Amino acid sequence: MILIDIGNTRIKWAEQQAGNLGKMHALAYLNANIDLLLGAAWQQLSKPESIYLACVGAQRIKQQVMYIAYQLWPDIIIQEITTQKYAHGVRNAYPDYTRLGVDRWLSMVAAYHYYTRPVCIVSCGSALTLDIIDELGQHLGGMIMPGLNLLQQALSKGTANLNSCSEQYPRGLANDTQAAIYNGNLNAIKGFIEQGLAQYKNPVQLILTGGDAEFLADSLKLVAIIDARLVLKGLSLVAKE
Ligand SMILES: Nc1ncnc2c1ncn2[C@@H]1O[C@H](COP(=O)(O)OP(=O)(O)O)[C@@H](O)[C@H]1O
Ligand SMILES: CC(C)(COP(=O)(O)O)[C@@H](O)C(=O)NCCC(=O)O
Repeated sequence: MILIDIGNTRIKWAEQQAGNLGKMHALAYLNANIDLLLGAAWQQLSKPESIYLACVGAQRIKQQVMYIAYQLWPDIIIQEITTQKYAHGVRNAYPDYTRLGVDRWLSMVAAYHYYTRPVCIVSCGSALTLDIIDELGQHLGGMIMPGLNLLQQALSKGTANLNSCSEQYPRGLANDTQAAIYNGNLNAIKGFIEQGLAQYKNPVQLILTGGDAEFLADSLKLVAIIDARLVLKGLSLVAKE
């Protein structure tokens, strides 16, 4: 089986054999030749009996990914997983549960299943999302802000004199523009996480996932579990139903 998570920046996938989820692979697709790169990567895989896919990216990217799979394995069964109201002990807080991103939903299902509860999941991807689930599996809701990369791009797009900042700088008050942007963005993210955690009365287990999880955990000195495969783990649980 292949499990696929299509985000707004990267396509992530892993093979699952005999119930064991393998290593996660990722393709940053925004300026990439998806057909060539994904086709080449998947050619190395043995033919899967099925594919489970979750997508918060554009529909055309999903179609492209499915097309590549059908070209390699014409009779493959591809099952798209969408957000549920309830699964594996977790109850979605959104009144219209379909509106919650499926990546957030699958991360919650996996976090509640594998880690100590209550649990707070912060996904550090294109967007930064934060969700809290209590001891009983009730999703209390969440928050969304631009991810690190989008925060950096926003200033350069909306101002005449600021460029996006790609380097790392010492933390604290800065005396040059790049370091000031860097510190502003990191502090915004720190406040987002602290304020999110403060919404819950008791201590919660913090879990970080997504492409910037390790960098943010290090830079913000967060006491957290980092699990890059959280969405894929949730996909695996839901696929087994
Ligand atoms: N090799 C990489 N290519 C692109 N982005 C990366 C890479 N490594 C880390 N990142 C960071 O990870 C973010 C994407 O994380 P990811 O969790 O895959 O997001 P999404 O689920 O939105 O596609 C990017 O915005 C970027 O800041
Ligand atoms: C918030 C998101 C854009 C995050 O996507 P990502 O950063 O993983 O690409 C995605 O989960 C989404 O489109 N959610 C729908 C809105 C919601 O969850 O409320």
